[in-house]
Amino acid sequence: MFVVTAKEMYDTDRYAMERVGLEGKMLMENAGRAIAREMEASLAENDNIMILVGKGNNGGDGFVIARTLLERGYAVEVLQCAETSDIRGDAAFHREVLLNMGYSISEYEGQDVESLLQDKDVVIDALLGIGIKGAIRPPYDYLITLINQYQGKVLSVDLPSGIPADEGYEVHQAVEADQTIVVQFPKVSSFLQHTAAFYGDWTTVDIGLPSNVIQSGENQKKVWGRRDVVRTLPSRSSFSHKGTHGKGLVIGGAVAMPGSIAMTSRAALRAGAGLLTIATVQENVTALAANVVEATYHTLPSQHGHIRSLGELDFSYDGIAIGMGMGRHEQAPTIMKEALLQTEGTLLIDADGLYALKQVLPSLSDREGTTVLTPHPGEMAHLLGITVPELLQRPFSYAQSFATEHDVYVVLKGAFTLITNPKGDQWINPTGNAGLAKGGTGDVLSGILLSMLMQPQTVEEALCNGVWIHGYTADILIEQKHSSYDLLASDVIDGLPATYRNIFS
Ligand SMILES: NC(=O)C1=CN([C@@H]2O[C@H](COP(=O)(O)OP(=O)(O)OC[C@H]3O[C@@H](n4cnc5c(N)ncnc54)[C@H](OP(=O)(O)O)[C@@H]3O)[C@@H](O)[C@H]2O)[C@@H](O)CC1
Ligand SMILES: Nc1ncnc2c1ncn2[C@@H]1O[C@H](COP(=O)(O)OP(=O)(O)O)[C@@H](O)[C@H]1O
Ligand SMILES: [K+]
Repeated sequence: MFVVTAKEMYDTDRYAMERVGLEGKMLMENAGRAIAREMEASLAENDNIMILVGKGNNGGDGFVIARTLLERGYAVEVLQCAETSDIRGDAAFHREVLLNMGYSISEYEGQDVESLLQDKDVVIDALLGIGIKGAIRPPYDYLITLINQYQGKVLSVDLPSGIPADEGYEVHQAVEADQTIVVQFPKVSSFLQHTAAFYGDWTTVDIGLPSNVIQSGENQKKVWGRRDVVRTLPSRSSFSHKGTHGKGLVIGGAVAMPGSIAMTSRAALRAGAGLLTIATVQENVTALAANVVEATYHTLPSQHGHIRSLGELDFSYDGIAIGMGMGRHEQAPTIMKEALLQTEGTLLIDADGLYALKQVLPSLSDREGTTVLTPHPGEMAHLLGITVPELLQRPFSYAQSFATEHDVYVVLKGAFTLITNPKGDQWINPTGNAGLAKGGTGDVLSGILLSMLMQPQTVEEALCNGVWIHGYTADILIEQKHSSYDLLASDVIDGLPATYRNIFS
């Protein structure tokens, strides 16, 4: 499923009208009817419905929705919140159709809307869509305040009014919808931390727009779904052997942090790695060996309880993950530089490794092999030299510019983890829940990703599948066994068998 900006949506609209021959009136008819049909699932037969219609095409959709619901027998009052003379084009056309069918439209002229809403069960918000610009002006500011005070159900058309489609905007005022029915493609703002909640539950409706424009655009943004996982996750050959399933190396840990590489390693093995070696400080090996019995060990020279150097480590592995629990000490950048320059295969850098990387960033350009970075927002902001709030305003752009500039894959973790390839294409992961907001879940993700990177799939597929599996496992655990309070990172490792059985069943 494509995810779009306002510009991509308008370009698609223009292409559909000018090149394909689908008229704007027809698209608006499709949108309004499809949205009305979708809304019916949330409506009761006797609901009193108020639809608030704005001056643009979002309002135009509103006129079609009103007509469709009225024809199906619902009690709908239409409040037009703009001067009739300001309503133009397709919206004006559908306003006329509504009137020609014998229905009436009330105009907002400063009347007491709060009282009008009192006997309503549902408010449909068709005030503003993707055309919003700047701070909300009257009367929409007042109407949005009233909608947010209203106790009944609020259903928004395309976007909750006041929320822009794109990233990079501060939101001062917007409708807090219970549900949003999105026209054709989800918009970027439905995945941003500061705007996602305004949408409530959202679903998309197909209005017949072509995807050519988006497909031929420079960069694409897509949601990675279950169907993609089932399509791309490699099944195993009966004649495979442990070497076929990847020989991986995990470098990290310190005396004070033995748990993280234990979790990364156990997760990698559970996720399917054929062979796994752990390279860590000598002090930790005995304890780790009791925990991860399937792995082999390589002891690294240590100093003050952390890795001093990579010593004589052999780098001939299919995949290497470095950084988990490594600590932020003064040898770390030298170790990272050595890993960047000596390893030829796929290198995944996580956690403390990302802090070390920041100090040797230019070495990335001397690397031959594939590099994957898995930062959480704090680590990504540090790499970029910006603040976390700045990053979260524009995660898509920042991840994209970093990935393309440094020729790396970036897995920017969060409620909607964003995967970006070195060309700048992006995938959004929809799985996962707040139970994962707990120490160690990132280490588990690194292990799953290391394993995925060693299986026969593209790097993009490996990363998207790994992130999806990690989140989906947490979702199943929350649904069936745990809660978002008690879930532990190690539960996610133990939950992997059920996920695999489910995917391959
Ligand atoms: N493929 C498609 O794209 C399809 C799109 N469709 C639908 O069309 C919607 C997009 O329609 P749109 O372009 O008319 O924009 P929309 O948001 O309804 O209104 C903009 C108006 O609002 C005003 N306004 C702006 N900012 C404001 C502010 N801060 N405070 C107050 N007012 C503000 C601004 O007024 P002005 O600045 O001109 O005075 C402008 O006139 C889209 O979301 C979807 O629902 C479907 O029907 C079919 C296919
Ligand atoms: N609210 C949330 N919803 C979904 N996933 C989440 C949420 N919070 C955290 N996660 C996921 O949990 C993991 C946390 O990783 P990270 O912050 O590196 O943890 P740690 O460093 O403790 O191992 C990431 O995969 C992230 O996407
Ligand atoms: K709206």
